[in-house]
Amino acid sequence: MYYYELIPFGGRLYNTYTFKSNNPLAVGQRVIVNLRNKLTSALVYKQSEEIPNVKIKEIEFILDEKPLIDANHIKFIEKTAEDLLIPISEIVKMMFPSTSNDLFRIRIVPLNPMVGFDKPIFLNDYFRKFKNKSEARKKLKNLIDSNLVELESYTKKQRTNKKSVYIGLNKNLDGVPNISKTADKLINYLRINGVVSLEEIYSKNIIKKSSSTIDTLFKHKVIVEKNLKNTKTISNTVDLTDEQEKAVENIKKFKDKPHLLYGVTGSGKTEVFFDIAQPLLERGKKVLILVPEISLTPQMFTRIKKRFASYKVITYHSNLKPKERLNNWYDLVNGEMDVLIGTRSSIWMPIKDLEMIIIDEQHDDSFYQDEQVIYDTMRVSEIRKEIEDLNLVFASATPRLNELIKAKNGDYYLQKLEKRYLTKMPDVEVIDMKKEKKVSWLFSKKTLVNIKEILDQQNKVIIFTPTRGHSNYVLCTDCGHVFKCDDCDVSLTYHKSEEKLECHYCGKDYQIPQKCEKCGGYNLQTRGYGTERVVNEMVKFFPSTEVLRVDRTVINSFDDLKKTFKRFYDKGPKIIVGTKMITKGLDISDLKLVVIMDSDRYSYFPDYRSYETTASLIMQVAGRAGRKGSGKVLIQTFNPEDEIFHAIKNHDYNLIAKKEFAKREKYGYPPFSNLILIMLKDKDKNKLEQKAQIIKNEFKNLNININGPIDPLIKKIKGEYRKQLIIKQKDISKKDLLTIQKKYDNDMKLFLNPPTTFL
Ligand SMILES: Nc1ncnc2c1ncn2[C@@H]1O[C@H](COP(=O)(O)OP(=O)(O)OP(=O)(O)O)[C@@H](O)[C@H]1O
Ligand SMILES: [Zn+2]
Repeated sequence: MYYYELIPFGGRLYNTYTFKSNNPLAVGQRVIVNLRNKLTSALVYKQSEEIPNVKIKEIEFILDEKPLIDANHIKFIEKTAEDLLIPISEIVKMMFPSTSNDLFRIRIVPLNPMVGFDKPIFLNDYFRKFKNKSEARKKLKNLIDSNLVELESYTKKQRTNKKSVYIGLNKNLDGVPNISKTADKLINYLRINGVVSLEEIYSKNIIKKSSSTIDTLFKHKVIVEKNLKNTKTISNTVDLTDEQEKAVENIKKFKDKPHLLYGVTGSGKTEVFFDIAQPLLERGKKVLILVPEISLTPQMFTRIKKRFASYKVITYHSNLKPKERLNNWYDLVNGEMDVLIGTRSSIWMPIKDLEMIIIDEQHDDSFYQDEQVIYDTMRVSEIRKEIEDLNLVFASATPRLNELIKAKNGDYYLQKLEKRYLTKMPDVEVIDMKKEKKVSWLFSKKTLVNIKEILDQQNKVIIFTPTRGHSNYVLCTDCGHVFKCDDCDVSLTYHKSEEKLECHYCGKDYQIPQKCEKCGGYNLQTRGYGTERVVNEMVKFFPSTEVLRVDRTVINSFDDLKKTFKRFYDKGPKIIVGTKMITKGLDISDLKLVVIMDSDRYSYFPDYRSYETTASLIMQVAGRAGRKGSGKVLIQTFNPEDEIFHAIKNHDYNLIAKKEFAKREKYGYPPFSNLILIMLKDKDKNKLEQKAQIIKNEFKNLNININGPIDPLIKKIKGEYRKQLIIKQKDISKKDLLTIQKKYDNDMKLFLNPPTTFL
């Protein structure tokens, strides 16, 4: 007998489980075990050093003939579990495709007519036939042991049968008569993408599988089969500017630390990625590119394909169909791809021969996962870099201060791009809404005149409007003053039912002010409006112009977003009104004006990073303007004197960083101290309070300085009350945190340095 430590897939388990097997197994193989009377898949983690003195169950079935991951991946599981306080079972779950699929896809293949069935059947169907599951298992085990049946992983079978056929254009179409519309579509696709697999053509719906077009085109030798190995080509290379060249050289040369590629919007960061990736890809190594949102994957895909036409680029995100996801997973684990583009969860993918990770738009909050399993992608990538000796690049025009400080301290290399390619940065004008003549209470006259001018020139306008948040702030419309906490430098939140203002950082309460504490005026208002209102006004002012709206209310799916984005790129005058969803990645050549509404709402959001995120957000939206030729940005605000606008006008993110660093250091926030937020929930208000006290005491007993419990911004969600505990401490023992987290795993959620306390 052989004894192994296994990690089950999922179930928030912090420990391994010992099982035995008749046959020797290899670390990294997947097996199926009976855990708490349920068939569960699990990963062979290591051979048991000592055999515990209890009854040990036998492994039921072996899923993989050979392990699919290696020793580095095992180390990665250990390190991330320890560093990010994640249950190991959740880590393996993120690394492998859905296990319910695996169970579902296992088939029992009869090898002998005695068995009673003559065609393969799925494991689940077999079990369904029995009332007594453990008897069913015993019987199946006997059948396997006596070689009457064997198990087969259906997915594996599918894959080995699948031989990818790649096609490309053979010649131009002179002399080939009567090209159908579908053929035309395919030919165009091949023109742009070079050599492509048939699967890609079917999965992208370029042509239906049932169509005879491909056969016809083969017959006329318009398309030919290409051998991928011999046809790797690179096209559309660009001549890098000096600063781009320097960044490329440095990143290629130094691999011992991560690089922060800090380049203004439109400075060609993507071109830099391609030049660093090229030599790796030519050596058969793999590159992982992370983007903050699914909506950015198609754009990145198209750009990479333009340059590396014959390389295999795959994507991995939650919007893929289960089958496509599974196929892509097998491709990456077997090294049958070159570039993987994915959202944050791709950081867990056990890619074979991975040599570089690029995290694009790294400032984006979506890189911090705050539900189910909580992790910061940047931290995970650092751990991965160490273990696998990878080249790691973080890129942004407005880097997160957490990483910027490391670049300044020399923990990372800093690569700067300070100029846009061929054009200059857009002109930024700050509009003082206190003084400026208004057309409605939303718009200044100047804003409308500018919009009209751009539309008359047949160009496009983006009107960025913050999300309809839950936060209200109190504003003096005489002087623009916003009420803030004495101790925390964050704005106070208006609580209507309790008739008070509250600071969500220290929990301090304030009375509702009758007048402005700064100018003495009585015109205090709570503020807030959303995209819908802006759209209505625009339609009123410009009845003949197309107005598009982008926010969570109107965009419900990836397809909606793709369709809307596509309309942005159609030539002609348009007004696009949207929330944060429109701030990323757009590269529209006739977009000449960006209007930023209600910019004060973000800056006074009661959050420790609100200054940083506001600056970053505005600079990113502003960066969409005038990427080809000239562009303009108008910012409407009641606080034009705020230093933030001075920095934005000069495209000077460093100024923001400098000011923020000083503040964070003073108040003890990341990156100068750890911020740990513990969220508790309960339907019963009193129980919640008790729970909070018990957990608070646990931390206190370990000499951890803990504050709270305080009410989070949203006190009740889905019928459950919420409370927060907050720890701000420079050095903190992960071991201590883990002890408490394990003990109260069902009761609390622990966020390590979250990008926001608005959780
Ligand atoms: N050296 C170059 N030669 C030719 N074109 C270039 C060069 N550098 C950049 N460009 C072009 O300039 C535009 C902006 O570049 P890119 O999209 O790579 O910038 P970015 O820094 O990634 O932008 P953002 O951060 O705003 O998304 C692109 O159309 C790109 O192809
Ligand atoms: Zn406070």
